[in-house]
Amino acid sequence: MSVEEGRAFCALRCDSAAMERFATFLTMLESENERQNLVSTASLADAWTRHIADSLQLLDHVPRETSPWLDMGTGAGFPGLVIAIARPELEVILVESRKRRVEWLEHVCERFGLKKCRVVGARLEAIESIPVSVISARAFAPLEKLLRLSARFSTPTTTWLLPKGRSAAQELKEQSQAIQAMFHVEQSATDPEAAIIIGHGRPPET
Ligand SMILES: C[S@@+](CC[C@H](N)C(=O)[O-])C[C@H]1O[C@@H](n2cnc3c(N)ncnc32)[C@H](O)[C@@H]1O
Repeated sequence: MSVEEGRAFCALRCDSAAMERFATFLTMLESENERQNLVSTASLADAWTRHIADSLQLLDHVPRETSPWLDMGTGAGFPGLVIAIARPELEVILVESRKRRVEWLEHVCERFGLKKCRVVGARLEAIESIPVSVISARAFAPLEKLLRLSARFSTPTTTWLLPKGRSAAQELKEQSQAIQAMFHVEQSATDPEAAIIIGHGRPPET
């Protein structure tokens, strides 16, 4: 996807006000990336596709008003902060353990007045269980560990959206039959070499 194609992909999924917020966000990200290592420098040139569109595509997999949305290990903001910027009306919870990243996430939420986006600066293991409608995580942990840490936040109707790169199918294949029945793998719309593990419900044995 070219930069223009990436931007067009995003424009199909959010309104013009959100597109303006994303343009500002990318300027802020570039500048903050000089102070702390948020994303690889190489990915900045292609950030509309690699970060914004890659995150926004998750919206295609849930009904429009679905929330609360829990994003684990949000880092610089992907995918959870992007979802909150695109849809400020959704309740989004970002969990991130590194202090400077937490400060960055809080700063962006404040800059755009994202009142329904809550940044939780803690390890996921340490936070109280709350039932959520969507659980997302990109580059957070191998699938087995991810499910072990986060199953307690899920309900029988929770949607799981787990962008996984090339390892998606293999990681899922290594899980129990019950987990394999609950999840499936879909091709990423933004990266031909990546995929998303998608599921519904609460994993067994939790
Ligand atoms: C590889 S980065 C990915 C960041 C972002 N999701 C992305 O795709 O660009 C993983 C992030 O998860 C955070 N993290 C790792 N373990 C965590 C935990 N147990 N609880 C909360 N955050 C954690 C790290 O601090 C880091 O920012």
